[in-house]
Amino acid sequence: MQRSEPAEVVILERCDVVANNDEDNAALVIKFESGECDLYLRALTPCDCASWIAALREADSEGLRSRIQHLRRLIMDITESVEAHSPEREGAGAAGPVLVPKLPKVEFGLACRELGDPAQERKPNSAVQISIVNTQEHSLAAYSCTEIVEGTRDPLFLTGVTFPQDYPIGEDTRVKLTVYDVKDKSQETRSFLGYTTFSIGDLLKSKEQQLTLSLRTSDGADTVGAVVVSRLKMGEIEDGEVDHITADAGGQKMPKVYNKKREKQCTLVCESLHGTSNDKDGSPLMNAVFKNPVCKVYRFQTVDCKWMLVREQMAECTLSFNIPKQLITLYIQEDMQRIQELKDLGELSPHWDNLRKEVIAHYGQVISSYQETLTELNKLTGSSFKPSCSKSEKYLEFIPINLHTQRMQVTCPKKTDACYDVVTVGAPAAHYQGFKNGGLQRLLSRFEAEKKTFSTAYQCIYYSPEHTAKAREVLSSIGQLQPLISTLADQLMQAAQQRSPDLLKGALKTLSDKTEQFVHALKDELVKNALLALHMARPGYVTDSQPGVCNNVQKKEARPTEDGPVPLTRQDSIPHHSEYDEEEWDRVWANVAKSLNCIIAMVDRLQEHDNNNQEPASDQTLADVITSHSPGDWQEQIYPLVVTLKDCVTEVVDRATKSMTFVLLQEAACSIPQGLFLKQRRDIVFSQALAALVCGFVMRLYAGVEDKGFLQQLHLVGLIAQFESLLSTYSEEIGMLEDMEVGISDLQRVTFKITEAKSDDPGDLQPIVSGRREYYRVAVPLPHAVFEALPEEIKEGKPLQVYPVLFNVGINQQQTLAERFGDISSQERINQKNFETLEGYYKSLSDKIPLQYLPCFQTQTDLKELLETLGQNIMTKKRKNVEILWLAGTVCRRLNGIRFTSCKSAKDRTSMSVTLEQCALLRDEHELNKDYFVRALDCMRREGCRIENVQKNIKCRKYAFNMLQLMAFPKFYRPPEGTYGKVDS
Ligand SMILES: O=P(O)(O)O[C@H]1[C@H](O)[C@@H](O)[C@H](O)[C@H](O)[C@@H]1OP(=O)(O)O
Repeated sequence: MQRSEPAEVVILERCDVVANNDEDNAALVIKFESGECDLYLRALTPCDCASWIAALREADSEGLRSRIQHLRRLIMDITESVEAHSPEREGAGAAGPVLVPKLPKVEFGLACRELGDPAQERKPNSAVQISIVNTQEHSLAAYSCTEIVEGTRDPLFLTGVTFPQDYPIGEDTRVKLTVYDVKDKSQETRSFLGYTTFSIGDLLKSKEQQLTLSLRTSDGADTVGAVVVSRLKMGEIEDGEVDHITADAGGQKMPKVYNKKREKQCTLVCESLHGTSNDKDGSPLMNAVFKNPVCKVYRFQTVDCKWMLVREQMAECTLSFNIPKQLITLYIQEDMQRIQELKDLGELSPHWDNLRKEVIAHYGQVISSYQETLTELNKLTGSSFKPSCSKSEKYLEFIPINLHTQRMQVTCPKKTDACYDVVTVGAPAAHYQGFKNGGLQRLLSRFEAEKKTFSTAYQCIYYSPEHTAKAREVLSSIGQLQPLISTLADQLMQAAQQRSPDLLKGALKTLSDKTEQFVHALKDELVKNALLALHMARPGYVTDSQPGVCNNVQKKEARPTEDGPVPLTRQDSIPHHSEYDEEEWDRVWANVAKSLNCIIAMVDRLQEHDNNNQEPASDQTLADVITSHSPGDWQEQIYPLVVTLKDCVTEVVDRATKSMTFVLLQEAACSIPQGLFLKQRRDIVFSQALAALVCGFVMRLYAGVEDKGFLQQLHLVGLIAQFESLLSTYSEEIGMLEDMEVGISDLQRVTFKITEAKSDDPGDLQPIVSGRREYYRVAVPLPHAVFEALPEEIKEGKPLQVYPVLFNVGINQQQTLAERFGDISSQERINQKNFETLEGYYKSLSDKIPLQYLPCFQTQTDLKELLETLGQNIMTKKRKNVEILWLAGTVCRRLNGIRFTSCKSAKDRTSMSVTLEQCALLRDEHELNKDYFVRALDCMRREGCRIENVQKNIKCRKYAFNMLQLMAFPKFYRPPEGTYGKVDS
């Protein structure tokens, strides 16, 4: 018996028993295959069998009573076993058992009959408000609402009712249904028609899984029709059972189906196409990072008049805050290290020393501002998302706006379940800093141009962004490789101590490989040239020009060349050999090579000697052994050589660190203050983008951990992360787009790695970020059992690549202005550039993996063709060409990628896009009846997860659009009447 799981009794046909016990939370779960509700028996002590049985007796379930004798025996067995394995614990027995009936998933649909007064000619436009009655406090909590069905006394609502996994409902939960007549949708004038109540238990126990309840007037005196509540399982509409009623829905003439008789219930065994048991609601993995789910359910008709069930689930993600907090901590550490490196540069001439002080002071300010932010963030508890109205809050600037995951799960007759995920997030942008001068893309290129002038003024060498990136990369390589070489050298010594030729050979191989990598990373012209420049910045270095005084000739000569920055090359500026030995740098490298060669030679000799000792020696070799120095203790022989290698490596590291720090000092000095502000802006935008990416990656990974093809794709090629953006290329939103462009592109600096979690505790399943600005690694822990089943390459920690791509099409009235009077070149450039990346990804994927491994879709058009059409659409000058977004989204899904949708707040336009994408998937992949397309869209927009998203953000259930704005929107992006208006957002 294991002690980690709750005890469980599963009663199936053959009465299988699974019984485990957790000392802190002993429990029994009793499941009936017959479909009766599960019983979840929880006890603080595992030993009170009598109380358990008493509690079971009280349980109001017929099936349970008939099995009680059997249960008694099982529970006795379990209890004995539990007692035999469980140590006495303090307070045992004090709390006694708690019997909590665990309900099956409760989902129901609603329809009404004979609504209103038949004498009246006007047929009502009805909607049902669903509320939960708190019987103890005699209060009501509004829970959800159906869509409005117009012009009929017998409406059948497509929007049903469902409850999230942890929602506290039980059999005795009472539900109130209030039916309204909505006279004018735009004004939301509604009048009360009638109400009724029922308990969840009544519904579950009803033989037909359906209740027909009379609707009463407010005084309860009269009946004004009936409500039919039916449990939503998979449903097929039987032939001849369907009445077609034509009604005006959503402003369109639509054939509408009202099924007078009960739908035939046929429960399907649902397998998930993309999902696994690990990404189901309530699994430890999902619970670890996804919080506060909002769930909705709908039934829509397929082309052959069958019902499909569609579930929407939207959740917050703890990574919204967790990733930015980790990143800020890393930023602080990196900047602190940079300060230390600057201090370690040693003595500098007054000119350079002053610049260094300035740069250190600036880094100090940034560090303390980041520390303050971190302190504020650490104070926050509770919600896991930043609402749109907080987008300009200074202390929340690293947090992505309104980050949510959204999953649509589709259950169709005779088909496997399918899940479609998307992450919705506000465009990563620096709202607090504002967009007056544009966003990162513009600011950075403008700054690069200005930097050349600044560098002259500060007597610095101009280093291109590639060179400063190289400098950072060298520093980062030093940070990784020096400790690694040191550890490998120690391992070599251990192998020598054990006198193990195999170990020795293996250790030497890795040491040589890493040393070679070290040479490759650090032996660079940039380092060599910067060493000379540093020498010239030392006190006492004499040139024609005085430090701090601008020398025109120097400026002219100090231009960068193709091979890298050229330090001052004027004859007078070149130091004499007595002052600076240019060959010294080559000598330190030569020493590294020599010391490694000595080790290799020594290892060879030791092994040779060992071989000779084992084989009968020929005269020749015997003579050699006699004349050669006896190897004696291997470790003793190798030790001095290893010390020398480490010293030589340290010597190189010391010089390279100083040289690269000096490059960065020059860059920082001529960047103050603008460059450093830009660095902060980039930090902020990247933090938001990274949080979204990690959220999407985790969601995709959880869904794919059992999909061999996906896992192979993941480690062989990597994943596409496709960002759809609806920003306008006009006014402030251009700035947002310019920020977003850089933020998304910076995600190329990120790789993922899968690790084995210490335990299944949520705390141990949180992704961990490491690295520095030029390169971040995100470790995603998976529970032992899941990790074990992964391909070896992933288990070994192979870096997993992501390919971020961004496609933007502005859709609102601002975009109309941009198209007429402004400039849409940034959108065109972004789409073209990212299309090339997407194409490149497709090419390398098809080179490495047979494309039949990719998920199967109904839409037969092949990927190549889809890509070509996308390319053509990007080239074509067409206004608000949202087809670009649809095609890019489709290609991404077909490529197993991660989908993101963004606008400024991910609240209004994003909601329109996500719901449209969902309905298009239902149409293209699940044979949604075309007459239901607009109704489905309206249901999702009116009462689905996205209107809840609006509510969560601005505490109001209205999309922030007005009529005029909407006229500028592409047709399918307009929400239904009554769901939008002027709001305080
Ligand atoms: O979620 P968004 O589409 O970025 O919200 C916009 C909305 O589109 C626009 O009509 C409205 O005027 C507001 O600007 C919304 O942005 P908020 O950031 O204010 O929610």
